[in-house]
Parts: sequence; C-alpha cells; structure tokens
Amino acid sequence: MPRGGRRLGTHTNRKGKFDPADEKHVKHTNIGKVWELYEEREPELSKIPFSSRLNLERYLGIYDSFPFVWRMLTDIGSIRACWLYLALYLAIQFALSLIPAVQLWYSGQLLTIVGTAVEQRTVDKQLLLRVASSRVACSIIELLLNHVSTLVSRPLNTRIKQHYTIRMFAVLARLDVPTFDDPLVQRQLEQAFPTSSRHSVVWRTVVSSIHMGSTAVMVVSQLSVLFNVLKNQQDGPLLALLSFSHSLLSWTTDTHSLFSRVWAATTQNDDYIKLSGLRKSVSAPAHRKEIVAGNMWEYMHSEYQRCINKLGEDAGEFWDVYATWNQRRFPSFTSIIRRPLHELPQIVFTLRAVQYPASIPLSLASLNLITSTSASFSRTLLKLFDETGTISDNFATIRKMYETINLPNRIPDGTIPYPENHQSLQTGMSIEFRNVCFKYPESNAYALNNVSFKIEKGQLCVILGQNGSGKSTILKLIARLYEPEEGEILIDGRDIRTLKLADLRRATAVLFQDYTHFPLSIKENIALGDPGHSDDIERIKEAATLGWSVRVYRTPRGRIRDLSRQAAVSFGKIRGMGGMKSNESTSLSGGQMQRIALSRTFMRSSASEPSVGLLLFDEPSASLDPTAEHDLFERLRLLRGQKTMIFSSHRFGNLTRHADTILYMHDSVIVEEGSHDELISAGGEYARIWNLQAQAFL
Ligand SMILES: Nc1ncnc2c1ncn2[C@@H]1O[C@H](COP(=O)(O)OP(=O)(O)OP(=O)(O)O)[C@@H](O)[C@H]1O
Repeated sequence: MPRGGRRLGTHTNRKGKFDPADEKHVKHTNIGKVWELYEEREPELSKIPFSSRLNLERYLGIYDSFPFVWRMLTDIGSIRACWLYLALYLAIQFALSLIPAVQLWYSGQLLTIVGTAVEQRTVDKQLLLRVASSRVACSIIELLLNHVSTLVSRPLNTRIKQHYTIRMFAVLARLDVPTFDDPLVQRQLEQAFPTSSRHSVVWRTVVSSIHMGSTAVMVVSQLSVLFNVLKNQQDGPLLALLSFSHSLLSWTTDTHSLFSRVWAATTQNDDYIKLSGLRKSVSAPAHRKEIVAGNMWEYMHSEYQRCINKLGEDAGEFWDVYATWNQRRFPSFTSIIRRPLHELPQIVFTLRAVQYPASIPLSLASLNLITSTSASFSRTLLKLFDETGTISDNFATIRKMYETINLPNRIPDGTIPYPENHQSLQTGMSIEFRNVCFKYPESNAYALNNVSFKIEKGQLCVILGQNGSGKSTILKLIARLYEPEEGEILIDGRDIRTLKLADLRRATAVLFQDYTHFPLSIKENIALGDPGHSDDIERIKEAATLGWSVRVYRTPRGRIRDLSRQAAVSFGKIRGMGGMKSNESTSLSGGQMQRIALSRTFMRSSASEPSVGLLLFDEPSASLDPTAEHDLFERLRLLRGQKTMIFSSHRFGNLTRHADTILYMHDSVIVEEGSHDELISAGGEYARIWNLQAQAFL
C-alpha cells in the first residue's frame, strides 16, 4: 500500500536513488499504528541557514538547462502569432511590476502631507487631492492591466499547449515496444508531459520566468522607494531591519517539510490492507456479480466495521493521518519567536517615543510608513527567492521534456529499402532464423533458445506448441518489435537489421493474439489496418466482409448485418465505439472483437495487395467457435495467393494438414519440423498429440 511522492517541481534536478533501506540518507518515522514514512534526509547544503527554504541545490543545475530553454523560445516563436501575444504579455507584466513601487511612493507622499499638517497645522489641499487620486488611479490601472493580462494569456497558453500536445502525441505514437514498455521511460513521459496539469510546462515556465523578471523589477523599484523613505528617518534602518527579520522568519517557517523532500509512505498493517481491499472490492464493478451471487455483502460489511473499530483514528488515508500527527508535534523555536518579533518594531518605537515625547505624531507616521514599506519590500524579495526556485525546477522540466522529445527508439532503423522490386512480394518473402536467442526485457528466462528454421517464399507455415513455448515471440521478432540477443534473422536472405523498418512493416500484415480495440469507431478500427487507404470506403467494406462470419450481430450502437452472405456493410448504421473505455464496457463479445481485429489485418492482406508479401497470424481463431474457425482458415488460405503466411496456434487440425511446414515448439526450442505427413511418420510429439485428438473423436 505505498504512497509516495515529491512535491511537483521540487528537486527535479536531483540524481540518484531513493532507497528506504538506506538509513544514512532516508529517515524512517512511524505515523500512528498504520503508516510508515520514509523521508530523504536534509542534504549537505541544508546546514547553511535558511537553505532548506532557499533550496540552494536547485540552482546548481540551472545552467545545464539553458540550451533547452533557448530551444523552447525558438519553438514558441515558430507558433503562429505567439511572439506578438508574448510581447504584449511582457509589456503588461512590466507595467504591473512598477505599480507597487508607485503605490508605495504615493503612500509616502500621503504620510508626508499628514506630517506637514501635524507640524504646521495647514494642508495643501490640491496636493492632497492629486496624490490621493493618483493613488486610487494606480489601483484601477492595476486591476485593468491584470484583466488584460488574463485575456492575453489565454490564447497564448492555448496555442503553446496545443503545439506541445501535438509534439507529445508524436513522441508517444512513435516509440517502439521495448522503449515504451520501459518503466523509466514511462516515468520520464509522465514527468515531461504530466497528464493532470491544466497548463503546459512550457507555459508555466514562460509565466514563471516573466514573473521572476517583474519581481526583480519590483525589488529594485521598491528598494529605491525604501531608500528614500529611510533617508530622512531617525531609527528608520533599525525599524526596517526588525520588520524585515519578522518577514524572513515567517517565510522560512511557512513551509511543510514533506513538500520539499522526496518521500514515500507505506503500510504493512493487515487490518488497514484488508480495509482498503474491502473498500475497493465493493466499489469496483468487476466484483459486483460475485458479491451479489455469493451473498458476500454482510460478511464484508462486518469485517469492514471490525477493521475500522480496531484501527480507530489510524484508519484514514495517509494524508489525513499525517496531518493529525503533524499538528500534534511541538511548535519549532522559530515559530515561537515569530510573534514577539512582530511586536518588536512597536516596542522599539514606544521606547523612542518615551525618550523624545515631542515628536510622537511624526514618529507615528514614520513607523507606519517604514514598517509597511519594508514589509512590502521584504515580501517581494522573498517572493523572488521562491520564484527562482520554481524557475530552476521548470527549466529542469523543460530539459527533460526536450530529452523525451528526442528519445531514441531501442530498435535501430536499417538503411536498405525493401523490397527492391515490389512485384516480388506477390510471391511472398523468405524468412530464416539462425541460432536466435531472445529474452524479454526485465526477464531472465529465454523466450527463444537457439532457434533456427527457414520458411521459403510463398510457404504456409504453422507454429505449434503449448502455452508459453515461444510461438508469439517468433512472430514478434519477425515484425522487429524486439531485437534478438544472439543469432540472425534473414528476410529474403538479408539481415533484418539492415532493412528499413517502415518498409519491412509495410510489407508485413500481422494480427497479434493480444490485439486491441482502439477507442474509435468500428470503421476507424478497421481502417487503421492500412492508414494509407483510410478514406477508401470500398476497401474498408471488403476488409469487414472478410473478417466477419456467418452471424448477425447487434451492437449497442448499430447493427452489423450478415456479411457471410456478401451483404454490404452499412457504416452509416454503425455508430462509433468512440469513447468506449475498455473492451468490457462494450457489449461486443471476444469473438466479435476478434473479427474487427481480423478485418483490420485484412485491410492490407488480400492476395491482390501488391505491397504485402508476408501475413502473420497469432492464434487468429482463439475466440471463434469451430464453424467460424473452419470458415476463417479456408478464407485465409484462399486469400493469401502465393504469399508467405505464418500461423501460430496450439490447436491441431484443419490448418496443420495444409501447412507446407510445421514448427513444433516446446520450452523456447523448436523440437520438430516438417510437413504434417512427415511429422506423423516421424512418430514424435506432434504425432502423439495428433493421435490423441483423433482418438477423442472416434
Ligand atoms: N512481454 C513479455 N515480458 C516478459 N516475458 C514474456 C513477455 N511475453 C511473453 N513472455 C514469456 O515468454 C515466453 C514465450 O511467450 P510466447 O508469448 O512467445 O508464448 P506462446 O507460445 O505464444 O504462448 P501462447 O500460446 O500462450 O500464446 C513465455 O514464458 C512468456 O511468459
């Protein structure tokens, strides 16, 4: 039951592992009876005062990110009208950054007027009116500028977001299987393109950079006002310093420790694990049938209640329990002295007033001016530190994003175009495996162990074997989804690695066992089989006709007619399956889904299709009933013409009798090879199972 995390955008430059067992770098705390918290210990730099809040480590990697940030800016420049909007946004932000200093200056002017009035008992009414109205005007201008800024930022954000969404889509779509399946790549993708964020990381970086620039302008302008204010004030620097220390202290203590560090929380409490298991069981639709039919609810309810009663306050989610635990902790020294420090400027002022009673009204005005000016200045200055931290994190994310955009695929592309002559594909492709060994990534066991065979051009080959013997793996290696560890695969006598990947895949039509249904309409699901002809409705209909069988199906969204009688498919009546969440959410059966996948393969695999020379089918009849299976095999055999066709199957029968060659696999190795008659007369494992099956029907 692990929970873990790191505040979004903090320490993103940090390298290394987070190992809960490493006591030197990871602190372990029990949070109540249930949760165990593992936090990274403060790094070396944290010994410098305030460094935990300043997060000095984050600034160290900022320079590495500059080339990527420059690239981001040039990319933004290439988006239509973006520079224009950006320049406008920048100008507005600059104007906004000057406003606080102007407001402070007018506040100072107002206090000077009050001071003069107290001293001389006269008021320059015109000056007062001018200063007061300018002060009000400042607030109105600020409001208007903020509004315009929001109006400008919206189209800017949308354009930037769309631009990068399209690039992200390209990254996701082009990754090959081993690269995409790598958990590290998955994490990299999630960090570079978080799915949950409303704004793109690019927009966040642009905004935070501009804000940092305007905060810097604010700091400089407010500093000059502060300097002017303090210039003529007795005790001014002391009062300003006290006020500044209070702001600094509040800033350093206003942070939640867990938010700034890498952490993980886990539990091994059996009651809590059972409690969450029960909660998930009653919430997930997958368990509903069994809960109802097995009359389980009363037991589940009483167990749930028992676990909650036993755990008491600790029965909550990690964050709730942690919040309660954190509140109970004794306040830190800094948070204790924060309050008295807030009062200190007033105490100092009172002491001074007692010393020089004659100047009390004037000093009162000064106290107010100095404390408000220095508080505003220190707030802005400290905001600048926070923003610098955010910038360094955003820059690091930009770097990661561009690294992800450039992520190379694990399967290297070849350079030789294939085939030299397209007509040659009509007579199929030859395939040869020479001593091929292969392990799946993250697996220690061989899925193929020293496999060698040759399938000649135009042959029909059936790969037979039990579950897990390696049949699908052979097909995946031919489609170059993975790379063998040892050995060679030859296509028409050429090393598969030297051939251009796109050409090879264009020449191959494949139906995998674990085919999927894209959450798109049925028509689009079929058309994807040959994206080059996705507008060719006749071709889609033909593929659908070939993939379907002798039944009439009703889908919740439309009716697919009996295609075996060569009736036309009316796609107008089949409304899309777009929006379906998963296979379970539609009422199409496994067999129906398989027919759609078959139709997709048929988009490119007809005998007349000149660009395809090899047809690969991994258990194409697994979800079909016997009639449909027989029907399908007959159609496939007729359809292939003279092209090479490879089937993987664990069923003996109709198909194997027609095969030119059968590869019989066991435990990642080919144990028998030959035609049906050859294997029967050889009297090996194939013959044994064939005879067993034959006896069953006697
Ligand atoms: N993605 C994967 N990662 C790790 N191991 C895998 C993966 N896919 C398959 N394997 C393993 O490789 C071995 C060969 O699998 P393969 O899918 O080629 O068998 P198969 O003969 O096609 O089986 P089936 O008849 O069940 O489809 C099996 O032990 C399987 O568990």
